[in-house]
Amino acid sequence: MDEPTGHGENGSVGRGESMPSRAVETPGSRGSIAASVMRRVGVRPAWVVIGGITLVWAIATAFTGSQTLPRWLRYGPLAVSLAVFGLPHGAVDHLAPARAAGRRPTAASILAVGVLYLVLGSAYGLLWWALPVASAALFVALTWFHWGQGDVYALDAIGASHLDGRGVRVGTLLVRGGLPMLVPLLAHPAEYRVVVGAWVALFGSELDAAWLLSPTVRGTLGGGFALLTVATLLAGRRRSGGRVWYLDAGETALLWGFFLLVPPLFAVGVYFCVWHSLRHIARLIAVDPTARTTFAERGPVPALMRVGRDALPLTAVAVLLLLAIAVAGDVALPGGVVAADVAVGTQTDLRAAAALYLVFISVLTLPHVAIVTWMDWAENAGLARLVDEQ
Ligand SMILES: CC1=C(/C=C/C(C)=C/C=C/C(C)=C/C=O)C(C)(C)CCC1
Ligand SMILES: [Fe+2]
Repeated sequence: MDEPTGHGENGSVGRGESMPSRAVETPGSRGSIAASVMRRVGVRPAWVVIGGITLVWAIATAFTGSQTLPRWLRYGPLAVSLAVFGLPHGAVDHLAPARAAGRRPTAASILAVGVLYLVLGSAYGLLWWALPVASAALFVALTWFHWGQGDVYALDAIGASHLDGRGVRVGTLLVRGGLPMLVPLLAHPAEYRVVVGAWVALFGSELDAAWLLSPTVRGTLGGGFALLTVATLLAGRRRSGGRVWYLDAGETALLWGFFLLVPPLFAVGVYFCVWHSLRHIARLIAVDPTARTTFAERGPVPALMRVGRDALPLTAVAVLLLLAIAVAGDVALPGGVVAADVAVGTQTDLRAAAALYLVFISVLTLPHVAIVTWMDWAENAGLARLVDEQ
């Protein structure tokens, strides 16, 4: 199908075009549709799911006193993310950068993304073999940045006016990324350690992170992060305490509660699907002229289907690649615990399977973050907006 380009469209925001630094908000423009997509696809469903789970969990634990989830439920969201929103949100990376710049993807632009994935992905894969513990730390740091970057983009898209200063913008990125990456450590250190330990165990290493789990270190980290949260929100309010500021403060409080209360593997899995990925998918709808028109004319579900169609081929390739690695890894990995044991389905084996999936995601995440950072630059969004202000 012939795809219209974003060029010349009302409110198109590609960097190469003569645009002011913010999208023009006329009815039906890319900016106003982007805001509506972000609210209906990125924000509302996330609130319903994360808010609902937090509430149900708080009530259930208060009544039963039990803090544990059945195993199938603990690993459930991660398994779902293989096909729904999670893995697919990155499987449009071959088309998204060109669209973010207001251009139609070409063979050359798709090839460039492929080469980037090959180079950065294999470099990170090798790093896991050479330095597993440092690679694990890098993965958490990278996700911290990337999930923070995604939330800053979403807040901008719905019209935030309190994120214009350098301190508030960088602070918001650090707070939003730290909620899923740091807060689980504060309340659930043992599970955190087991999850990260399983990543490095795939490469025959052991995680010696007792210091990180000590109450003093966690207390200091938690106190510091709580201070950063409050200081960033107050600084934002001083700039502009409009409706989006209230949404920002509400989301921050909700996520603090969610990650403090809900067991980490389940919580991070749910967040990955319905928070981070859906917000990125809302962005994908907004930058694709066809999906944008579909959304404006027929609503969110057909627009989601359009992105799903774009994501399908590379999601399938990624899942097949993961399966191939699992099967080969059973022979090659020092632990030797992956594929055959998954079939048996014991606790350790599910843990190893989840670890393999997360390490696989990490390898895809490095090029994915490069692409999204480039998209931020092309759309004059995220931290790139600060560079422009200099
Ligand atoms: C599961 C889990 C963790 C880390 C998950 C990570 C790092 C996921 C990254 C996913 C990405 C980057 C997806 C793509 O956007 C923690 C917090 C270490 C401990 C608690 C459970
Ligand atoms: Fe992402």
